[in-house]
Amino acid sequence: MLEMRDVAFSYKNGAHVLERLQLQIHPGEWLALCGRNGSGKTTITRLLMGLEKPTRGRIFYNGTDITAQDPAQRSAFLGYVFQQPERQMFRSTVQEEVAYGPQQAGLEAAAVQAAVAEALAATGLTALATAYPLNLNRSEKQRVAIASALAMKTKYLILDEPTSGQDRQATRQLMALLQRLNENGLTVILITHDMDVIAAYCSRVIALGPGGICFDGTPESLFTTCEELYELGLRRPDCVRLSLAVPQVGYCKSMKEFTAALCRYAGGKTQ
Ligand SMILES: Nc1ncnc2c1ncn2[C@@H]1O[C@H](COP(=O)(O)OP(=O)(O)OP(=O)(O)O)[C@@H](O)[C@H]1O
Repeated sequence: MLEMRDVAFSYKNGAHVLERLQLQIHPGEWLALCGRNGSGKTTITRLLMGLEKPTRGRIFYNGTDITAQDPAQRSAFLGYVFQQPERQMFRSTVQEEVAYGPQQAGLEAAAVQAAVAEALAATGLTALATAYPLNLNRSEKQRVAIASALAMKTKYLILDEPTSGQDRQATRQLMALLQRLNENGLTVILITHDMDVIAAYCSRVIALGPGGICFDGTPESLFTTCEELYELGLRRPDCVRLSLAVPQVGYCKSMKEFTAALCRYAGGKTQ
């Protein structure tokens, strides 16, 4: 379990961002972190990564205090995909890029090779092993960053706005990959403004507001019971709005689910 206990944080310029934050992220969860711009989502993930240190409070991994650990130490269990993944790439081929972490961790050459081959296969990048990372499109770069984390046998993966600016097909492919990894035990943490993705894929959502965590629960509960939804800068996805408008179909987490439920309700059948 990844845990923030009583964490407060201010930037050096005095910007006070977090106060007494309590957060537990359990293995196997698929968590969305959302909220208005400036609500502190990136700051929380930078604290988890070790890129910033809390002004007060502690951070734990499986009961061990990791507050003093630097990002390299935490990369043994925590991976990160930047919003612009090219910013985390600096080697000349995909396989060298993915090998960097295991090499830094001191693995022997054969073990590095095996970890890289497994990570590339898991992310569908085997055919791009010798490509120059910066020549790839954004989806492929995201997969390189994911592969780099997988090669480290990461347990938790944080992705910062991975679907912003992506078309529907790229989003669907990325989510299918994350779904597979999540089913195999990877804990996924998405920073996102994408309500459709939250509804369709996440098991838990945390919404940040001016006072810190304003909502912590399931997407269904967020979209159907949270009275502050719009004040938090969030909205109901179309599938939820439509399913609430036709109460007989029940809550639907995607348009596909809504269409199928509507067909059943109307006495039709799905394709
Ligand atoms: N390096 C920094 N120095 C000073 N203040 C910062 C810095 N980074 C962020 N902040 C401030 O901290 C607050 C939280 O920012 P943060 O980036 O964590 O929010 P966010 O929810 O991730 O926003 P966004 O959705 O725009 O990415 C904001 O008021 C922001 O201006």
